[in-house]
Amino acid sequence: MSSKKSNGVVPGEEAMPINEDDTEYKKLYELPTMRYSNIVILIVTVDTIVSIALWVTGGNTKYFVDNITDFHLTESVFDLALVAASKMIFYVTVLAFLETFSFRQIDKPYDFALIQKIKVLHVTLIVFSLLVFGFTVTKGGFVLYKFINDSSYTKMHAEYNALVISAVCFSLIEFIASVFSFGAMRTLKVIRITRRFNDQGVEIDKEGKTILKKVSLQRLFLLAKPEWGFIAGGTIALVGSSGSQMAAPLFFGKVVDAAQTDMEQENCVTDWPLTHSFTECSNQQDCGTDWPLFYQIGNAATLSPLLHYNPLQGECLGWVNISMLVRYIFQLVGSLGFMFYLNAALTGVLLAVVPFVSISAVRYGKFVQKMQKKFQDKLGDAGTVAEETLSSVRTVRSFSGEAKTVNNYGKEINESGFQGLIGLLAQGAIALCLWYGGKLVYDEAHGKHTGLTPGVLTSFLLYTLQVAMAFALMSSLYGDFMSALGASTRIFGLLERTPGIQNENGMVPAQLTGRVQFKNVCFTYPSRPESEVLKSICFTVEPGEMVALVGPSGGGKSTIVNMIERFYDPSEGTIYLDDYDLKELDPQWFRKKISMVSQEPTLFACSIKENIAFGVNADISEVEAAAKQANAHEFIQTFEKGYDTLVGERGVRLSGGQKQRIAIARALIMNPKLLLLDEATSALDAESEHLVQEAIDRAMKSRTVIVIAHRLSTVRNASKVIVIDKGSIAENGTHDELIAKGGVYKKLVLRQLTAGNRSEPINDTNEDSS
Ligand SMILES: Nc1ncnc2c1ncn2[C@@H]1O[C@H](COP(=O)(O)OP(=O)(O)OP(=O)(O)O)[C@@H](O)[C@H]1O
Repeated sequence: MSSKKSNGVVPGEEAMPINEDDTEYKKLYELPTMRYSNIVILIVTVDTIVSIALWVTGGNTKYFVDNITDFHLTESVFDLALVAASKMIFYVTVLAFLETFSFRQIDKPYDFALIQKIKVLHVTLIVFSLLVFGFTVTKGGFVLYKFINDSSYTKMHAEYNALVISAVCFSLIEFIASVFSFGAMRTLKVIRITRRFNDQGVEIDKEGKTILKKVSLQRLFLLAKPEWGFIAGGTIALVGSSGSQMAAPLFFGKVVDAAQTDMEQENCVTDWPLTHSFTECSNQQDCGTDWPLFYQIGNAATLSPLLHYNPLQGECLGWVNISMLVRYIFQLVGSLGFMFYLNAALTGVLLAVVPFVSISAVRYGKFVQKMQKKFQDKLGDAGTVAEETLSSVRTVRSFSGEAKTVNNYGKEINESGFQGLIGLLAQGAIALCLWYGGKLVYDEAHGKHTGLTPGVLTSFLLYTLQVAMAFALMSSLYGDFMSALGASTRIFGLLERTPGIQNENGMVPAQLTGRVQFKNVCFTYPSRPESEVLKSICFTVEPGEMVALVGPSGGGKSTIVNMIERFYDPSEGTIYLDDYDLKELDPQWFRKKISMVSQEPTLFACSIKENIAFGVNADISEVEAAAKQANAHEFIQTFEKGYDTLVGERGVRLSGGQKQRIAIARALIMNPKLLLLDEATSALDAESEHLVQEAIDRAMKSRTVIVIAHRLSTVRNASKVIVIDKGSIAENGTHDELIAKGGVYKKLVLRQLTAGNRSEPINDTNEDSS
């Protein structure tokens, strides 16, 4: 790993030396996807696709061939298609270099050779786009001139007209974009994202947390491998249903045309033209009757993976969303295809104005949003202003302030007017399409062959609507989709994490006596590496002994208990169970020999019986025996459903004392060699406390017990008391020995005795024992 990486880079720090290697550079920085060069490349790509589609779809073969062999500026558009294709290659190449050099220059502000290269690229970009714009405008001008003045001019038909219009629009946008390239490249410094790495070379965020690798779509789809059969079937049906749905506007258009013809020819309004034509064209298309069927199959098959829905994996919503996304993509692409098929010229014009409409829509949307907020803010002030103005009308008059007041008002109006102009542009773009469509229909009706009948225009407008709807719905689904991807990143991150402590494999000794030994155990929680929680802990618990851990809160008692369960491994030292290093034993095996009862036990949302028998396969008589030992049997009997009573989420339907007794029964049924106990400090009523205590006392018999003790009675009975303070063993001995010693332990006990309450916890939370 390079030293640069391991040091990490803080955004906004001094420029760092970067070597010439671009791959190294890319490891250190990245750029957001939505940025100048990508947006320009997207626009140029759309431009190229539209241009080539219009060129290819326009005219018959001869015309198409003549266009190349017999090139003429005002009659051929082959040049425009060629320019569009070369433009794409040019922009992709130049922008890639420009961005790389400008990116590198941020950290090399005095590299004059680099600056020179960047300047040349900027100038080339602007000159090239200006030349293209000049060329398209000139060509457009000539064509328009011919169109207006030469009545015999027929060579350039509708698709090619559309191509000229689209070429002028796009080249204007691209020219404007190229002028902004200087500014855009300067923003790279602000928008670049600095990547940071830790000492292991793993990428981290500002707070030092590991950044999870992005989940690829491929990986997400692989998750659904078991459902592939259904998905394939669903997709086929989906394509069928979307396809037939997409054919609908085509039929509607035909109905419109057929209705007109029939009515004109037969002069009959009440005849059956609509029904007839609809059936006829349905039959002609050969899929009309299949359409609803396909649609239903599609829906059914799309839903079929739901039958295999696995609630744990939460696939259901994801699949419905994906199927909708696929449907909308089909709808979008298919409708555009149909639109080109119906009238490529009109589609071309429509696509050419899309950038204008989008930009206007975004600006208009922002404007509306801003105005709405302003409106709300101003509404509050309005009353005051109105009142002030009216009541102060004399003051305004006396200072001749009318002009100023009106001027202020006028400024607002001007701003609105400017924004309105943008809105007008959007409306204008749509009007242009309608005008052009109408003109083509008119031409068709008056002998010129444009191929656009009223029916075709109807279909076309319906398709436009479908495209718009698919686009709008897709963008909202895209958000869901991305958040699903984001969520799966987290899930995959968790799945990828290999646990430091494997849950299986290891030694399985024939028997266990229950002896525990800590030898120089040191421990630091990985999430808090700066503070050592346990410092060289040494103690031994002999089989059958009851050892009490006491001490101030945060001293490390629970940590010790958790380490016996091997939830964590010591950073230094060894923990022995009998004579075996805990690390060598099979965790699944030794955890069955250890039972733990915590202060606030976790119960599962199932029946009492299932909770008690959680760790073993036990029959009801064994469950009852354990419950009796734990003083739980009686209260369970009082429930209507007895052992089948459901305890609710985390046992919410039981009282604190009842939960503890069930947890004790759950520990006892395992017949553990070693019992780990965290005595409850929570206040129980006297009766409950007595029952719990009795159960605990019974549970402690004939096994090794390590108890985090909070009660004097417990420590008195303990064979040994270990006082843990600030991660170390402060004192160690029997109750009497420690009292005699007069140290930390005595202080803890005295506090309790002076409080005059035997049941008060002896581990004071705020105690500073030092
Ligand atoms: N998962 C964890 N990650 C980081 N630090 C932890 C974690 N669990 C506990 N600690 C810290 O370790 C120290 C010892 O905590 P521990 O819970 O072992 O103390 P305790 O003596 O059992 O306290 P109490 O009597 O209040 O339960 C505390 O400073 C605590 O903040």
